[in-house]
Amino acid sequence: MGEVSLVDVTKRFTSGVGAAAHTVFALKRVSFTIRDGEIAVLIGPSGCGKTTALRVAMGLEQASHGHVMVDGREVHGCGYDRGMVFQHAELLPWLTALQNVQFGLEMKGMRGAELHDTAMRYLDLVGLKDSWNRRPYQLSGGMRQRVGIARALAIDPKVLLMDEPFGALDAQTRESLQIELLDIQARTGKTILFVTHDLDEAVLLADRVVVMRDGELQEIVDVALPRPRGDIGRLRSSPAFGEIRYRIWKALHQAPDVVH
Ligand SMILES: Nc1ncnc2c1ncn2[C@@H]1O[C@H](COP(=O)(O)OP(=O)(O)OP(=O)(O)O)[C@@H](O)[C@H]1O
Repeated sequence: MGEVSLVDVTKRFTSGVGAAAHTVFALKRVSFTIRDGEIAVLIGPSGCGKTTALRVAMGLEQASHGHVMVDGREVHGCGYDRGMVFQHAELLPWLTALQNVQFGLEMKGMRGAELHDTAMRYLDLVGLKDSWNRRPYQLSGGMRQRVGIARALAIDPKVLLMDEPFGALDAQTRESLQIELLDIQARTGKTILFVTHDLDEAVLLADRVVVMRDGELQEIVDVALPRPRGDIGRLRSSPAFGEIRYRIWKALHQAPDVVH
C-alpha cells in the first residue's frame, strides 16, 4: 500500500521581522488523497504552495492545522515510508554515485554485501550501473537527478515525493527522464506525488492533476489516457492529450468561483 492524504492542512509562516513581520498562509485547509500506485501531479502558479504541500507530506514541515496520513495512519515528521527527490539532486559531492545511494540505506541500518547490491540494483534501475564510481561533478545534470531518484527509491518508500525534479534540465534530457520515470513507476508500482510548472509534463505523467492556487486546492483533473503511455510523441499530439491539457489550463486561469 502507499496511500497518502493531506487532511485539512493549513500551513502558516511568519515572514519578515519586527514591525514588518506578517503571516503568510502557504496552504489553506487543503485536503486531497493520492491513491496507492498512482502518479498525481501538483501544478499551480509560483508561490501557490506546491513545495509546502510536498514538504508537509514528507514531514519536513509541520502543518499549522490538520495532518498527514499514510495508509490510514497519522504520521509525524519524516519516515522511511516516504522518499523525496529535489529539483537539484542535493547529492553529497565527496561521495560517488554508489555511496550517495548507499547513504540512506546505511542510515536504515543496512551493511555489507546487501548494502552494495541494493544500491547497485537501484543505480541499474535508473541506467547508471556503469557510472557507480563517479562523483557528482563528473555526472551530467540528468545523471545527477537519476542518482537522486535511485537514492530515494533504494530505501523502498511507499510514496515518492518529487519537487520539480526535471525543472532544471534541458528539453531532451527532461523527456528521457519523463519516459524513464513512467517506466520505473510501472515496474515498481510506487505512489508518486510530483510537482511541476509544466502543463505537458503534468498531462504526460499524471493519473490525476491537482491544481492549486493561492494556497488552496482549485480542482482535481482526471487524466484518462491509457497506461503505458506508449509513443509519447504521438500521445502529445493527440486530441485527448490536448483536451486534458486545456482543462488544466482553464482550471489554472479561471477565477476560483467559476471553476467546477
Ligand atoms: N520558510 C518560509 N518562510 C516564510 N514563507 C514561506 C516559507 N516557505 C514558503 N513560504 C511562502 O509560502 C508561499 C508558498 O510557497 P511555496 O514554495 O510552497 O510555493 P510554490 O508553489 O512551490 O512556488 P514555486 O513554484 O515558485 O516553487 C509563498 O508565499 C512563500 O513565500
